Formats: sequence, C-alpha cells, structure tokens
Amino acid sequence: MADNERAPGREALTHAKRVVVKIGSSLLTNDGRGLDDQAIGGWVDQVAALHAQGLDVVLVSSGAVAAGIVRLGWLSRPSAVHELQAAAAVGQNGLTECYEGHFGRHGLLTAQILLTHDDLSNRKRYLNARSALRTLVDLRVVPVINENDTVVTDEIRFGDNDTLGALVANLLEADALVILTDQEGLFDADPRYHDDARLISEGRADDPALAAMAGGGGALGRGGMATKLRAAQLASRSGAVTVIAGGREPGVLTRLIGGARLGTLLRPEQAPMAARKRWLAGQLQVRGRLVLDAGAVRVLRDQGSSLLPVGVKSLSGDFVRGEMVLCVDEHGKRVAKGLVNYGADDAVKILGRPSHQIESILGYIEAPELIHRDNLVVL
Ligand SMILES: Nc1ncnc2c1ncn2[C@@H]1O[C@H](COP(=O)(O)OP(=O)(O)O)[C@@H](O)[C@H]1O
Ligand SMILES: N[C@@H](CCC(=O)OP(=O)(O)O)C(=O)O
Repeated sequence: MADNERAPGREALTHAKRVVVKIGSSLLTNDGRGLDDQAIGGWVDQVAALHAQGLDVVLVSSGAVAAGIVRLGWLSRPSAVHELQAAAAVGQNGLTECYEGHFGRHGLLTAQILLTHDDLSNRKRYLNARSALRTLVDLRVVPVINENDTVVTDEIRFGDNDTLGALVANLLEADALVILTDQEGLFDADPRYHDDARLISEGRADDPALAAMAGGGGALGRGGMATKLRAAQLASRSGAVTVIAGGREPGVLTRLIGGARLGTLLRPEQAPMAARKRWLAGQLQVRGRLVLDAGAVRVLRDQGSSLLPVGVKSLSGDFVRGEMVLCVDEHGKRVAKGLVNYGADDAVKILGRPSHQIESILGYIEAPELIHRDNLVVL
C-alpha cells in the first residue's frame, strides 16, 4: 500500500494481529446470478497476502442460500423454511468448493465451520467451538464460517451474518471485525434512497445517533446497516474495532490493514468485558422479562450488584432456573440480561420480598439473588 494512504486514527487496524472478515450476500452472488467466482478469488488473494504478513484471518461468508437458489434453477427466493434449508445445503457446497479452490492457489488450507445460535448459547458447545476455532487458527488454517442454515428455523437463527461475525470476533478475541458489503460504508442515510447521503468515516460503535441512520438490507442481504451497527457494538465488547467497507473497492482488505481511510471505522469506547459476560451479552434469545424498580436499576448500573427479588416489580414469560431473562425498567427500557436462579413459577412468589423470606415462602432457598452478578450483564 502507498504510504500516503496511511491515515491517522487507523492504528487499530495497522496494529491488528487477528482479524475476522465478513463478506455479505449482497457481494457474493453476482446480483443473484450465482457465486461471483472472480470477486471471491480477489478477496481470497487479499486474505492470503495478510496471512503471509503473519495475521490470523478468519472468514465469515454468507451466500449459501443465494447460491443454492441459482444452482437449483429457482427464479426467486422461496419463503418456505424447508426450501430455504434445501437451498442452503446445495449452495454451501458451492461456497466451500469456491473458497477451497482459491485458497489452494496460495497453498492455504481452509476449514468449513457451520454454526447455529444454539452452538453459541450452550456454554459447553460454545467453549468447544472456541477451542476448535483457536486450534485451526494456530494451525494457520483459514476457517470459513457460515450459519448452519439447513438445521435452523426462524426462531433460533442469527439470520444475518453480521451478528455471527461479531460473535466470532468475540470468540477469538480478534482485534478487528471487517464487514464487507455493497456500499462503501455507513452513510448518514440509506444511499439507495438518498443521492446526497454522505459517508461516515468514523464513529463510536455504541453511538445511538449512528444507529438511527442505519436502515434495512437490500434484495440479497438480510440485515442492512442496522445489523452491522449492532454487530459493531457486540464486537466492541471484546475490544474489537469494526470497519464497514465496500467489498468491490480494489484491494480493500490489504489497504484497510495498511491504514487507508476507507469505509466506516467504529471504535469500542468501553473497556473489554470478561469472556463470560461477553457470552451472556451475545445471547439473542430470552425466555422472560423482569420489570425492575428504580432502585434496582440504579444498583445494577452503578454498582454492578446482583439482582435481588426485592427490586423486581413484575415478571412475564415461562422460564426455568438457569435460563436467560431480560431486565427492563418501569418504562420498558432494556437494563440488563442474566441467568435466573429461580423458575418463573417460584420467582413470581418472591417478587418484592427481602431475600431472608425466600425459604419460608418457597420451602427452600437456591440463592439470595434472583440473578447473581456473575451471571448478569448490564446493557
Ligand atoms: N445508512 C446506510 N448507509 C449505507 N447503507 C445502508 C444504510 N441504511 C441501509 N443501507 C443498506 O444496507 C445494505 C447493505 O446491507 P445488506 O443488504 O444486508 O448486505 P450484506 O449482505 O452485505 O450484509 C445496502 O445495500 C444499503 O442499501
Ligand atoms: N447464512 C446465509 C446468509 C445470511 C445473509 O445473507 O446475511 P448477510 O450477508 O449479513 O446479509 C447464507 O449463507 O445464505
């Protein structure tokens, strides 16, 4: 890369050692005409160049469903789940073959990893996935990850691969998450509808003003900019910087890592969370909802305290001990998420009560807290 491209403020990328690169459906499938082999070859060449510089690069690649639809000769995206699952199974083969062939030109091995939300929400499977991925990276293999679309249904899917990319960045404690898409980055309005939209070059991952500018996805992609910003927030929890950039920009990956001012850089502002808290924060499914009083909201936010039953006003949902619930304030604003010590049937009996009364009310005591602070993450 030319030295004059090295822009100030991009050190998080020039110093990166481990990078997760997510390539979106919007880019991979040649505007719906099947996998864009040439474009994939171009990104693989860049990943290989970064790999040769000593960086660990992990790919999160979409495109299975779109590629499968074309391979099967279907004219449009089906809406039936079983047809989408079938398309993903056919298309994933093509995707793997394509990456393997291109990385093979560089003498690099790839590994296909298909993950579901369940794999990352079950703590044991999460730890297994983490150690397998870390081992592959240590072996200098390039993992190519996608959601296991063939076995997921709507309620349990990530849906977009931006979220998956962020969780992989957390899992590997990557320094950077690079999200390649069909736009140059995040604009102050959706450029599909606003000709005068301007590119945001930098911002904070958790800036609500940016989230307000981010709209939904195009015909091929799933999440649009909204899921990319949420992914940046998730990635920031392990200290990773996120860049959203245009995948068709020549040399985009090598230039970004060289420090070029391309795309939108989203910086993490908070100190990285401990791995267990990150795992909690990454859980997408909640089984119930607790409404907290103002005092409980304050001590959770300001003092990092556990949640006691006395601070909970009401609950909804059908959860059992150990499941994830969302805590909201009296106006419904999200405050925290955590794993409950009591199932809904028992929890409802101890709401608003001091913990020393739990045993006399329930006939047993599991713990004085409804959610212990180790199992709680403030949002
Ligand atoms: N503020 C915005 N800036 C840029 N793109 C936006 C914005 N809001 C919505 N979008 C849309 O997000 C799309 C990219 O997301 P998506 O279609 O999900 O692609 P991918 O498959 O790469 O994830 C763009 O084509 C763009 O139209
Ligand atoms: N897992 C899906 C991709 C989902 C998807 O399109 O996500 P995204 O690239 O974030 O818009 C597939 O391979 O078809």
